[in-house]
Amino acid sequence: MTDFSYRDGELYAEEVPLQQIAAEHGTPAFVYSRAHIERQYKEYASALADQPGLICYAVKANSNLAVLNLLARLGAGFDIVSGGELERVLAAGGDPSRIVFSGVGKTAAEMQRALEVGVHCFNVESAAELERLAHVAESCGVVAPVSLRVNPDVDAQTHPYISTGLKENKFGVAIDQAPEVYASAAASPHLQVIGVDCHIGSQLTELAPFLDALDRVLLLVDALAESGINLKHIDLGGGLGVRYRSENPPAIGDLVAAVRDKISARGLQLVLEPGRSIVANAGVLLTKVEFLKRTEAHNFAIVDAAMNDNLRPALYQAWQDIVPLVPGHGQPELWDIVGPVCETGDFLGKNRELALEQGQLLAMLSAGAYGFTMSSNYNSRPRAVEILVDGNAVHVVRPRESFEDLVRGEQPLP
Ligand SMILES: Cc1ncc(COP(=O)(O)O)c(C=O)c1O
Ligand SMILES: N[C@@H](CCCC[NH3+])C(=O)O
Repeated sequence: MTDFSYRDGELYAEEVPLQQIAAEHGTPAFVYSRAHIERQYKEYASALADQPGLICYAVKANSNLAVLNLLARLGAGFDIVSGGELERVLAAGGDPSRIVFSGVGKTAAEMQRALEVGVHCFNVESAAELERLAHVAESCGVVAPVSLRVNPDVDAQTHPYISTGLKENKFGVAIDQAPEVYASAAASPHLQVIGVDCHIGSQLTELAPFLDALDRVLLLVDALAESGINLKHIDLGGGLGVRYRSENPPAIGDLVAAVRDKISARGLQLVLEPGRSIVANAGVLLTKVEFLKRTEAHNFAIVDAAMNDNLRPALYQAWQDIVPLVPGHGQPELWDIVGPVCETGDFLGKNRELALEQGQLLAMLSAGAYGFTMSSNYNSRPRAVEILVDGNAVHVVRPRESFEDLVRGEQPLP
Protein backbone atom coordinates (compact mmCIF):
# COMPACT_ATOMS: atom_id res chain seq x y z
CA MET A 1 0.00 0.00 0.00
CA THR A 2 2.33 2.67 -1.25
CA ASP A 3 -0.02 5.52 -0.36
CA PHE A 4 -0.05 4.41 3.27
CA SER A 5 3.50 4.11 4.54
CA TYR A 6 5.55 4.39 7.70
CA ARG A 7 7.83 7.40 8.00
CA ASP A 8 9.93 7.93 11.10
CA GLY A 9 7.98 5.17 12.83
CA GLU A 10 4.57 6.66 12.10
CA LEU A 11 1.92 5.57 9.58
CA TYR A 12 0.99 8.19 6.99
CA ALA A 13 -1.78 8.56 4.42
CA GLU A 14 -0.03 10.37 1.58
CA GLU A 15 1.51 13.41 3.37
CA VAL A 16 -0.59 13.28 6.52
CA PRO A 17 0.16 11.30 9.71
CA LEU A 18 -2.85 9.12 10.51
CA GLN A 19 -2.41 9.93 14.22
CA GLN A 20 -3.19 13.54 13.39
CA ILE A 21 -6.38 12.53 11.58
CA ALA A 22 -7.45 10.33 14.49
CA ALA A 23 -6.77 13.16 16.95
CA GLU A 24 -8.77 15.68 14.92
CA HIS A 25 -11.65 13.54 13.70
CA GLY A 26 -11.84 10.66 16.17
CA THR A 27 -12.25 6.94 15.55
CA PRO A 28 -13.54 4.79 13.98
CA ALA A 29 -12.71 6.57 10.73
CA PHE A 30 -12.33 5.46 7.13
CA VAL A 31 -9.43 7.28 5.46
CA TYR A 32 -9.03 7.16 1.67
CA SER A 33 -6.12 8.19 -0.54
CA ARG A 34 -7.05 10.19 -3.61
CA ALA A 35 -3.74 9.35 -5.31
CA HIS A 36 -4.37 5.62 -4.99
CA ILE A 37 -7.84 5.79 -6.52
CA GLU A 38 -6.57 7.90 -9.40
CA ARG A 39 -3.64 5.62 -10.07
CA GLN A 40 -5.77 2.48 -10.14
CA TYR A 41 -8.36 4.07 -12.43
CA LYS A 42 -5.67 5.38 -14.77
CA GLU A 43 -4.15 1.91 -14.98
CA TYR A 44 -7.44 0.65 -16.40
CA ALA A 45 -7.77 3.70 -18.64
CA SER A 46 -4.30 3.32 -20.14
CA ALA A 47 -4.73 -0.43 -20.63
CA LEU A 48 -7.90 0.35 -22.58
CA ALA A 49 -6.51 3.40 -24.39
CA ASP A 50 -6.79 2.04 -27.96
CA GLN A 51 -9.74 -0.14 -27.27
CA PRO A 52 -13.23 1.31 -27.63
CA GLY A 53 -15.27 0.68 -24.51
CA LEU A 54 -16.13 1.86 -21.04
CA ILE A 55 -14.72 1.48 -17.54
CA CYS A 56 -17.80 1.32 -15.36
CA TYR A 57 -16.66 1.57 -11.75
CA ALA A 58 -18.80 -0.70 -9.52
CA VAL A 59 -20.41 1.77 -7.14
CA LYS A 60 -21.16 -0.86 -4.49
CA ALA A 61 -17.47 -1.08 -3.60
CA ASN A 62 -17.33 2.50 -2.32
CA SER A 63 -20.15 4.90 -3.05
CA ASN A 64 -18.91 7.99 -1.25
CA LEU A 65 -19.85 11.00 -3.39
CA ALA A 66 -16.31 12.38 -3.34
CA VAL A 67 -14.97 9.05 -4.61
CA LEU A 68 -17.63 8.92 -7.33
CA ASN A 69 -16.97 12.54 -8.27
CA LEU A 70 -13.25 11.91 -8.51
CA LEU A 71 -13.86 8.97 -10.83
CA ALA A 72 -16.45 10.88 -12.88
CA ARG A 73 -13.89 13.65 -13.41
CA LEU A 74 -11.41 11.05 -14.64
CA GLY A 75 -13.98 9.97 -17.24
CA ALA A 76 -15.29 6.82 -15.57
CA GLY A 77 -18.62 5.23 -16.25
CA PHE A 78 -20.47 3.43 -13.45
CA ASP A 79 -21.98 0.03 -12.75
CA ILE A 80 -25.01 0.45 -10.51
CA VAL A 81 -27.35 -2.06 -8.87
CA SER A 82 -30.10 0.12 -7.42
CA GLY A 83 -32.02 3.35 -7.74
CA GLY A 84 -30.06 4.62 -4.75
CA GLU A 85 -26.74 4.04 -6.51
CA LEU A 86 -28.14 5.79 -9.59
CA GLU A 87 -28.99 8.90 -7.55
CA ARG A 88 -25.54 8.85 -5.94
CA VAL A 89 -23.84 8.76 -9.35
CA LEU A 90 -26.01 11.61 -10.63
CA ALA A 91 -25.40 13.65 -7.46
CA ALA A 92 -21.65 13.12 -7.93
CA GLY A 93 -21.77 14.46 -11.51
CA GLY A 94 -21.55 11.09 -13.28
CA ASP A 95 -22.60 10.88 -16.91
CA PRO A 96 -25.80 8.79 -17.17
CA SER A 97 -24.91 7.67 -20.68
CA ARG A 98 -21.94 5.83 -19.15
CA ILE A 99 -23.98 3.88 -16.62
CA VAL A 100 -24.70 0.16 -16.83
CA PHE A 101 -27.51 -1.04 -14.58
CA SER A 102 -26.94 -4.53 -13.12
CA GLY A 103 -28.82 -6.51 -10.47
CA VAL A 104 -31.33 -9.35 -10.34
CA GLY A 105 -34.28 -7.47 -8.84
CA LYS A 106 -34.77 -4.13 -10.59
CA THR A 107 -38.15 -2.60 -9.76
CA ALA A 108 -40.36 -0.88 -12.31
CA ALA A 109 -39.70 2.44 -10.57
CA GLU A 110 -35.93 1.93 -10.80
CA MET A 111 -36.23 1.03 -14.50
CA GLN A 112 -38.34 4.10 -15.18
CA ARG A 113 -35.87 6.45 -13.51
CA ALA A 114 -32.94 4.87 -15.37
CA LEU A 115 -34.79 5.27 -18.68
CA GLU A 116 -35.61 8.91 -17.86
CA VAL A 117 -31.97 9.80 -17.27
CA GLY A 118 -30.77 7.70 -20.23
CA VAL A 119 -28.43 5.00 -18.93
CA HIS A 120 -26.11 3.26 -21.37
CA CYS A 121 -27.80 -0.10 -20.85
CA PHE A 122 -29.61 -2.48 -18.56
CA ASN A 123 -27.74 -5.67 -17.74
CA VAL A 124 -30.82 -7.86 -17.72
CA GLU A 125 -30.59 -10.94 -15.52
CA SER A 126 -33.75 -12.96 -16.35
CA ALA A 127 -36.54 -13.43 -18.90
CA ALA A 128 -39.03 -12.02 -16.38
CA GLU A 129 -36.93 -8.88 -15.95
CA LEU A 130 -36.76 -8.47 -19.73
CA GLU A 131 -40.54 -8.59 -19.91
CA ARG A 132 -40.88 -5.97 -17.16
CA LEU A 133 -38.34 -3.72 -18.85
CA ALA A 134 -40.22 -3.92 -22.17
CA HIS A 135 -43.44 -2.87 -20.41
CA VAL A 136 -41.80 0.02 -18.60
CA ALA A 137 -40.08 1.22 -21.79
CA GLU A 138 -43.37 1.03 -23.67
CA SER A 139 -45.20 3.04 -21.01
CA CYS A 140 -42.42 5.66 -21.11
CA GLY A 141 -42.51 5.71 -24.92
CA VAL A 142 -38.82 4.87 -25.26
CA VAL A 143 -36.66 1.97 -26.40
CA ALA A 144 -34.55 0.40 -23.63
CA PRO A 145 -30.94 -0.54 -24.42
CA VAL A 146 -30.31 -4.11 -23.29
CA SER A 147 -27.38 -6.33 -22.57
CA LEU A 148 -28.10 -9.80 -21.22
CA ARG A 149 -26.10 -10.92 -18.21
CA VAL A 150 -25.31 -14.54 -18.88
CA ASN A 151 -24.20 -17.09 -16.34
CA PRO A 152 -21.38 -19.07 -17.96
CA ASP A 153 -21.15 -21.72 -15.19
CA VAL A 154 -17.49 -21.08 -14.44
CA ASP A 155 -15.83 -21.64 -11.07
CA ALA A 156 -14.22 -18.33 -10.14
CA GLN A 157 -12.18 -20.04 -7.39
CA THR A 158 -13.07 -17.47 -4.77
CA HIS A 159 -15.10 -17.44 -1.54
CA PRO A 160 -18.49 -19.13 -2.18
CA TYR A 161 -20.40 -16.03 -1.02
CA ILE A 162 -18.74 -13.85 -3.68
CA SER A 163 -18.79 -16.34 -6.52
CA THR A 164 -21.55 -15.42 -8.98
CA GLY A 165 -20.94 -17.30 -12.24
CA LEU A 166 -21.91 -20.86 -11.29
CA LYS A 167 -25.20 -22.29 -12.44
CA GLU A 168 -26.36 -22.65 -8.82
CA ASN A 169 -25.95 -18.87 -8.29
CA LYS A 170 -28.92 -16.53 -8.67
CA PHE A 171 -27.16 -14.29 -11.19
CA GLY A 172 -27.67 -14.00 -14.92
CA VAL A 173 -29.42 -16.12 -17.53
CA ALA A 174 -27.98 -19.62 -17.99
CA ILE A 175 -25.79 -19.39 -21.06
CA ASP A 176 -27.56 -22.21 -22.86
CA GLN A 177 -30.91 -20.42 -22.44
CA ALA A 178 -29.50 -17.07 -23.56
CA PRO A 179 -30.19 -17.46 -27.35
CA GLU A 180 -33.89 -17.85 -26.64
CA VAL A 181 -34.01 -14.78 -24.37
CA TYR A 182 -32.00 -12.76 -26.93
CA ALA A 183 -34.47 -13.77 -29.63
CA SER A 184 -37.39 -12.45 -27.59
CA ALA A 185 -35.50 -9.22 -26.81
CA ALA A 186 -34.68 -8.72 -30.49
CA ALA A 187 -38.34 -9.22 -31.38
CA SER A 188 -39.55 -6.50 -28.99
CA PRO A 189 -40.08 -3.00 -30.44
CA HIS A 190 -39.40 -1.58 -26.96
CA LEU A 191 -35.95 -3.09 -26.54
CA GLN A 192 -32.68 -2.66 -28.37
CA VAL A 193 -30.14 -5.42 -27.92
CA ILE A 194 -26.66 -3.93 -27.67
CA GLY A 195 -24.45 -6.25 -25.68
CA VAL A 196 -23.68 -9.21 -23.51
CA ASP A 197 -22.49 -9.18 -19.92
CA CYS A 198 -21.02 -11.62 -17.45
CA HIS A 199 -19.55 -11.23 -13.98
CA ILE A 200 -18.31 -14.43 -12.40
CA GLY A 201 -17.30 -13.28 -8.94
CA SER A 202 -15.13 -11.04 -6.86
CA GLN A 203 -11.57 -11.15 -5.49
CA LEU A 204 -10.37 -13.31 -8.40
CA THR A 205 -6.67 -13.97 -8.22
CA GLU A 206 -6.18 -15.98 -11.43
CA LEU A 207 -6.66 -15.07 -15.09
CA ALA A 208 -7.96 -18.50 -16.08
CA PRO A 209 -11.57 -18.16 -14.83
CA PHE A 210 -11.95 -14.77 -16.61
CA LEU A 211 -10.69 -16.23 -19.87
CA ASP A 212 -12.72 -19.38 -19.48
CA ALA A 213 -15.87 -17.30 -19.04
CA LEU A 214 -14.88 -15.08 -21.98
CA ASP A 215 -14.44 -18.11 -24.27
CA ARG A 216 -17.92 -19.30 -23.40
CA VAL A 217 -19.44 -15.87 -23.93
CA LEU A 218 -17.67 -15.50 -27.30
CA LEU A 219 -19.20 -18.78 -28.49
CA LEU A 220 -22.57 -17.23 -27.68
CA VAL A 221 -21.65 -13.95 -29.45
CA ASP A 222 -20.79 -15.92 -32.61
CA ALA A 223 -23.93 -18.03 -32.44
CA LEU A 224 -26.05 -14.89 -32.04
CA ALA A 225 -24.32 -13.26 -35.01
CA GLU A 226 -25.21 -16.29 -37.13
CA SER A 227 -28.83 -15.82 -36.17
CA GLY A 228 -28.69 -12.13 -37.15
CA ILE A 229 -28.24 -10.63 -33.66
CA ASN A 230 -25.08 -8.53 -33.79
CA LEU A 231 -23.79 -7.20 -30.48
CA LYS A 232 -21.83 -3.99 -30.04
CA HIS A 233 -20.18 -4.67 -26.71
CA ILE A 234 -19.03 -7.35 -24.35
CA ASP A 235 -19.04 -6.54 -20.64
CA LEU A 236 -16.78 -8.79 -18.60
CA GLY A 237 -17.87 -7.46 -15.22
CA GLY A 238 -15.47 -6.71 -12.41
CA GLY A 239 -13.86 -9.11 -10.03
CA LEU A 240 -10.13 -8.53 -10.27
CA GLY A 241 -8.69 -9.30 -6.83
CA VAL A 242 -6.26 -7.32 -4.71
CA ARG A 243 -3.54 -8.25 -2.26
CA TYR A 244 -4.93 -8.40 1.26
CA ARG A 245 -2.23 -10.73 2.56
CA SER A 246 -0.11 -12.72 0.12
CA GLU A 247 -2.43 -13.00 -2.88
CA ASN A 248 -0.89 -12.33 -6.28
CA PRO A 249 -3.69 -11.19 -8.55
CA PRO A 250 -2.96 -10.51 -12.22
CA ALA A 251 -1.96 -6.95 -13.08
CA ILE A 252 -4.72 -4.79 -14.57
CA GLY A 253 -2.74 -4.44 -17.81
CA ASP A 254 -2.26 -8.20 -18.14
CA LEU A 255 -5.94 -8.89 -17.64
CA VAL A 256 -6.96 -6.30 -20.21
CA ALA A 257 -4.31 -7.44 -22.72
CA ALA A 258 -5.43 -11.08 -22.47
CA VAL A 259 -9.06 -10.08 -22.99
CA ARG A 260 -8.30 -7.75 -25.88
CA ASP A 261 -6.40 -10.51 -27.66
CA LYS A 262 -9.50 -12.65 -27.60
CA ILE A 263 -12.04 -10.05 -28.68
CA SER A 264 -10.04 -7.97 -31.18
CA ALA A 265 -11.09 -9.92 -34.29
CA ARG A 266 -14.78 -9.34 -33.56
CA GLY A 267 -14.66 -5.54 -33.31
CA LEU A 268 -16.54 -5.51 -30.02
CA GLN A 269 -16.36 -2.68 -27.52
CA LEU A 270 -15.12 -3.80 -24.11
CA VAL A 271 -16.91 -2.82 -20.92
CA LEU A 272 -15.40 -3.57 -17.51
CA GLU A 273 -16.96 -3.09 -14.06
CA PRO A 274 -14.05 -2.97 -11.60
CA GLY A 275 -14.76 -2.11 -7.99
CA ARG A 276 -12.38 -3.58 -5.44
CA SER A 277 -9.26 -3.25 -7.61
CA ILE A 278 -9.77 0.53 -7.76
CA VAL A 279 -10.58 1.31 -4.14
CA ALA A 280 -9.70 -1.55 -1.73
CA ASN A 281 -6.12 -0.55 -1.10
CA ALA A 282 -7.03 3.13 -1.22
CA GLY A 283 -8.53 2.97 2.26
CA VAL A 284 -7.87 2.14 5.90
CA LEU A 285 -10.15 1.94 8.91
CA LEU A 286 -8.74 3.70 11.96
CA THR A 287 -9.72 2.37 15.36
CA LYS A 288 -8.68 2.77 18.98
CA VAL A 289 -8.08 0.09 21.62
CA GLU A 290 -10.68 0.70 24.34
CA PHE A 291 -9.76 -2.17 26.65
CA LEU A 292 -7.42 -5.12 26.86
CA LYS A 293 -8.91 -8.25 28.34
CA ARG A 294 -6.97 -11.42 29.04
CA THR A 295 -8.97 -14.60 29.57
CA GLU A 296 -7.89 -18.20 30.04
CA ALA A 297 -8.56 -18.90 26.37
CA HIS A 298 -7.71 -15.67 24.52
CA ASN A 299 -6.29 -12.20 24.71
CA PHE A 300 -8.96 -9.79 23.53
CA ALA A 301 -8.29 -6.26 22.38
CA ILE A 302 -11.64 -4.51 22.38
CA VAL A 303 -11.55 -1.71 19.84
CA ASP A 304 -14.04 1.01 18.89
CA ALA A 305 -14.65 -0.32 15.35
CA ALA A 306 -16.82 -3.37 14.89
CA MET A 307 -18.57 -5.68 12.46
CA ASN A 308 -21.06 -2.88 11.76
CA ASP A 309 -18.13 -0.84 10.35
CA ASN A 310 -16.43 -3.65 8.46
CA LEU A 311 -18.52 -6.76 7.99
CA ARG A 312 -16.02 -8.63 5.83
CA PRO A 313 -14.27 -10.64 8.59
CA ALA A 314 -17.60 -11.76 10.10
CA LEU A 315 -19.28 -12.47 6.78
CA TYR A 316 -16.47 -14.09 4.78
CA GLN A 317 -13.83 -14.79 7.43
CA ALA A 318 -11.88 -12.23 5.41
CA TRP A 319 -8.34 -11.40 6.53
CA GLN A 320 -7.21 -7.79 6.49
CA ASP A 321 -4.00 -6.64 8.09
CA ILE A 322 -4.19 -4.66 11.34
CA VAL A 323 -1.22 -2.48 12.17
CA PRO A 324 -0.40 0.12 14.82
CA LEU A 325 -0.20 3.79 13.78
CA VAL A 326 2.86 3.95 16.01
CA PRO A 327 4.41 0.66 17.14
CA GLY A 328 3.63 -0.30 20.77
CA HIS A 329 6.36 -0.58 23.38
CA GLY A 330 5.77 -3.96 25.07
CA GLN A 331 6.37 -7.53 23.94
CA PRO A 332 4.20 -8.65 21.01
CA GLU A 333 1.50 -11.15 21.99
CA LEU A 334 -1.34 -12.83 20.11
CA TRP A 335 -4.59 -10.84 20.24
CA ASP A 336 -8.11 -11.23 18.94
CA ILE A 337 -9.13 -7.76 17.80
CA VAL A 338 -12.85 -7.52 18.56
CA GLY A 339 -15.51 -4.82 18.52
CA PRO A 340 -18.13 -3.74 21.05
CA VAL A 341 -21.07 -5.36 19.18
CA CYS A 342 -22.98 -8.06 21.05
CA GLU A 343 -22.13 -10.91 18.68
CA THR A 344 -19.44 -13.55 19.05
CA GLY A 345 -18.86 -13.12 15.31
CA ASP A 346 -17.89 -9.48 15.88
CA PHE A 347 -14.18 -9.54 15.20
CA LEU A 348 -11.82 -7.63 12.93
CA GLY A 349 -8.94 -10.07 13.21
CA LYS A 350 -7.90 -13.11 15.20
CA ASN A 351 -4.51 -14.19 16.51
CA ARG A 352 -2.72 -11.01 15.49
CA GLU A 353 0.77 -10.62 16.87
CA LEU A 354 0.92 -7.08 18.23
CA ALA A 355 2.30 -5.14 21.18
CA LEU A 356 -0.85 -3.42 22.42
CA GLU A 357 -1.84 -1.03 25.14
CA GLN A 358 -5.09 0.67 26.07
CA GLY A 359 -5.74 3.80 24.00
CA GLN A 360 -3.50 2.65 21.16
CA LEU A 361 -4.51 3.54 17.62
CA LEU A 362 -4.65 0.86 14.93
CA ALA A 363 -5.33 0.82 11.20
CA MET A 364 -7.16 -1.98 9.47
CA LEU A 365 -5.70 -1.97 5.97
CA SER A 366 -7.32 -2.57 2.56
CA ALA A 367 -10.61 -1.18 3.86
CA GLY A 368 -11.50 1.09 0.92
CA ALA A 369 -13.78 -1.46 -0.77
CA TYR A 370 -16.89 -3.00 0.78
CA GLY A 371 -16.07 -1.32 4.10
CA PHE A 372 -18.27 1.72 4.60
CA THR A 373 -20.74 0.53 1.92
CA MET A 374 -21.51 -2.63 3.90
CA SER A 375 -21.58 -0.82 7.24
CA SER A 376 -24.76 -0.58 9.29
CA ASN A 377 -26.20 0.92 12.45
CA TYR A 378 -26.42 -2.47 14.20
CA ASN A 379 -26.47 -2.07 17.99
CA SER A 380 -27.49 1.55 17.20
CA ARG A 381 -23.91 2.46 16.48
CA PRO A 382 -23.37 5.64 14.46
CA ARG A 383 -21.52 5.02 11.21
CA ALA A 384 -17.91 6.14 10.98
CA VAL A 385 -16.64 9.36 9.45
CA GLU A 386 -15.15 9.12 5.93
CA ILE A 387 -12.08 11.19 5.13
CA LEU A 388 -10.21 11.66 1.87
CA VAL A 389 -6.56 12.64 1.93
CA ASP A 390 -5.15 14.49 -1.06
CA GLY A 391 -1.44 15.22 -0.58
CA ASN A 392 -1.38 17.46 2.51
CA ALA A 393 -5.09 18.16 2.45
CA VAL A 394 -7.61 16.32 4.62
CA HIS A 395 -11.25 16.43 3.50
CA VAL A 396 -14.11 15.11 5.60
CA VAL A 397 -16.22 13.62 2.80
CA ARG A 398 -18.94 12.23 5.04
CA PRO A 399 -19.30 13.33 8.64
CA ARG A 400 -19.56 10.86 11.48
CA GLU A 401 -23.17 10.08 12.34
CA SER A 402 -24.32 11.40 15.70
CA PHE A 403 -26.53 9.65 18.26
CA GLU A 404 -29.25 12.16 17.28
CA ASP A 405 -28.95 11.01 13.65
CA LEU A 406 -29.86 7.54 14.83
CA VAL A 407 -33.30 8.52 16.12
CA ARG A 408 -34.18 11.21 13.58
CA GLY A 409 -37.45 10.64 11.75
CA GLU A 410 -38.70 7.75 13.88
CA GLN A 411 -41.84 8.25 15.91
CA PRO A 412 -43.00 6.51 19.05
CA LEU A 413 -46.65 5.46 18.96
CA PRO A 414 -49.06 8.38 19.46
C1 LIG B 1 -22.32 -7.15 -11.47
C2 LIG B 1 -21.09 -6.77 -10.75
N1 LIG B 1 -20.19 -5.99 -11.38
C3 LIG B 1 -19.06 -5.60 -10.77
C4 LIG B 1 -18.75 -5.97 -9.48
C5 LIG B 1 -17.49 -5.49 -8.88
O1 LIG B 1 -16.69 -6.48 -8.47
P1 LIG B 1 -15.25 -6.21 -7.87
O2 LIG B 1 -15.40 -5.26 -6.75
O3 LIG B 1 -14.85 -7.55 -7.42
O4 LIG B 1 -14.40 -5.67 -8.96
C6 LIG B 1 -19.65 -6.80 -8.80
C7 LIG B 1 -19.33 -7.32 -7.45
O5 LIG B 1 -18.86 -8.45 -7.33
C8 LIG B 1 -20.85 -7.19 -9.43
O6 LIG B 1 -21.75 -7.95 -8.80
N1 LIG C 1 -18.84 -7.58 -0.59
C1 LIG C 1 -17.84 -8.49 -1.10
C2 LIG C 1 -17.76 -8.52 -2.55
C3 LIG C 1 -19.06 -8.80 -3.18
C4 LIG C 1 -19.12 -8.21 -4.48
C5 LIG C 1 -20.49 -7.92 -4.93
N2 LIG C 1 -20.95 -8.78 -5.99
C6 LIG C 1 -16.54 -8.31 -0.37
O1 LIG C 1 -16.47 -7.55 0.56
O2 LIG C 1 -15.56 -8.95 -0.65
